[in-house]
Amino acid sequence: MDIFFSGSIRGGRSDVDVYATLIDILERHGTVLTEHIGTEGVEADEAAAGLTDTDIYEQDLAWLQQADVVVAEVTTPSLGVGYEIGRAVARETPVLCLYRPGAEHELSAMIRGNDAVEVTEYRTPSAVEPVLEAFVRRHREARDRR
Ligand SMILES: O=c1[nH]c(=O)n([C@H]2C[C@H](O)[C@@H](COP(=O)(O)O)O2)cc1CO
Repeated sequence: MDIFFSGSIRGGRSDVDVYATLIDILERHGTVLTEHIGTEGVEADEAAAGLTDTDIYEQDLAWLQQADVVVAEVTTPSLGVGYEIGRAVARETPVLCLYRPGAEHELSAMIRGNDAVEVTEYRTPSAVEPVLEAFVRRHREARDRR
């Protein structure tokens, strides 16, 4: 299963360690196309590789098209994450959003109020592993039946 992991970059990097742990967990259940989101120096790495914002946008859209499922960590609000979720919903790609309650920002109604998006509240990455595993397995089985 190809998994598009989505997490804040320019929206703020305070959850980067959480993203890295979630990506490690997801790698046990499929292929994460966007491992770079859990890397501390992602923007410096992209700049060193000579990537423009257009390159980044086009690469991300290509990965989104390839993805069987999207897992988005939405505790830190991010324009890019919201955009990726909207594009995934439009393509009917299954989306699971992970949100830690008690955060500075309440989760957007555009996410929590959207029936096409699953939202799971959690406290620690290890506590949410069974949810991630079940989400990927359910959609793998659905894909294999098609
Ligand atoms: O440098 C980047 N690389 C990259 O892959 N993205 C994508 C992946 C993330 O899921 C999302 C983050 O958006 P934002 O930067 O608006 O927080 O956008 C976003 C940026 C910067 O906007």
